[in-house]
Amino acid sequence: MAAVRTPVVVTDRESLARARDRADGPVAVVMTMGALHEGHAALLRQARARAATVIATIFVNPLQFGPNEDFDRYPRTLEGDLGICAREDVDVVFAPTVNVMYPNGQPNTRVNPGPLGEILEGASRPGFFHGVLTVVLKLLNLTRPDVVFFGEKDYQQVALVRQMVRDLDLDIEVVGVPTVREPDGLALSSRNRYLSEPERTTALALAAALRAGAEAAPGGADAVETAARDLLGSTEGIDLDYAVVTAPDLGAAPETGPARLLLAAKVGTTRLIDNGPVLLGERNTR
Ligand SMILES: Nc1ncnc2c1ncn2[C@@H]1O[C@H](COP(=O)(O)OP(=O)(O)OP(=O)(O)O)[C@@H](O)[C@H]1O
Ligand SMILES: CC(C)(CO)[C@@H](O)C(=O)[O-]
Ligand code: BAL
Repeated sequence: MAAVRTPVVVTDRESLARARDRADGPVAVVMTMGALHEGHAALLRQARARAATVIATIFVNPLQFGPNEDFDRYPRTLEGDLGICAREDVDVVFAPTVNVMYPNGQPNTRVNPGPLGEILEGASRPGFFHGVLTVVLKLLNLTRPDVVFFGEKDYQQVALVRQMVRDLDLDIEVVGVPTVREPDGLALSSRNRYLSEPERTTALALAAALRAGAEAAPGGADAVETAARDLLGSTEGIDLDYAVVTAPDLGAAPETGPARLLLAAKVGTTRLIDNGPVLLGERNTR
């Protein structure tokens, strides 16, 4: 077995700047909120395969949490996270405090995600993507990567990061990584830790809805949405937020061809999201 190398852990800007100045290029960054799992590990592995230096960031960003959301309760498991980073051969972990990231309190200047940030997750979590893009831009400025990796589990987030990189002329490659799932289909997510055993079983309905949607796809976008909503609506313990078919770039769903089914639902008090590809067929009536 290869020796596990401990990453350099930095918590302040000056130490990060020193570690970054010493880094060999190209530099890859994986941003996380911690409570790391095999989904994060997949991002770290792709980063390792692409770059001489891998930087992971661990920061639970208050700016992207609504007043009634789970900021205080969000799992903080730094020791275990560092074990995963060591296993995945991460070079540098940046784990700042809120005060390090926001020394002047909540920033007045925020990245506006535009209309794409107001639909789906943005409609259910007002201000969410302003908070996400603001911290992503700050972390990009602090870590100065050549390439960044984001998970497709948070499909709209990757689309918005790509949009920001394009719109603001950031010279950074954005790589989307396919969703890592449990063998039974549940998408890995830090918030899965909130689920009781029965709730975890209930949560399998999201993956089942993606399968039902994909099977209904020859009938078109309406048929996909109906199949997913019927399945989720008839599952006890699921409170459906949305089941929506869009184009792969999150524009209006096409008549036929590749599209995306995006889901959000609450299982008990835990809000989960998932998405998957659907191939819309000729029987589309939309
Ligand atoms: N199952 C997964 N497969 C691939 N990437 C993932 C998966 N889960 C999370 N990621 C990615 O890891 C990065 C960090 O995400 P984050 O730390 O918020 O974890 P998370 O599991 O999505 O947490 P939460 O449950 O709070 O949404 C994001 O780019 C996210 O898309
Ligand atoms: C990109 C991110 C680290 C910004 O806080 C977060 O939204 C996440 O973990 O997906
Ligand atoms: N995984 C995206 C971050 C969030 O839900 O707050």
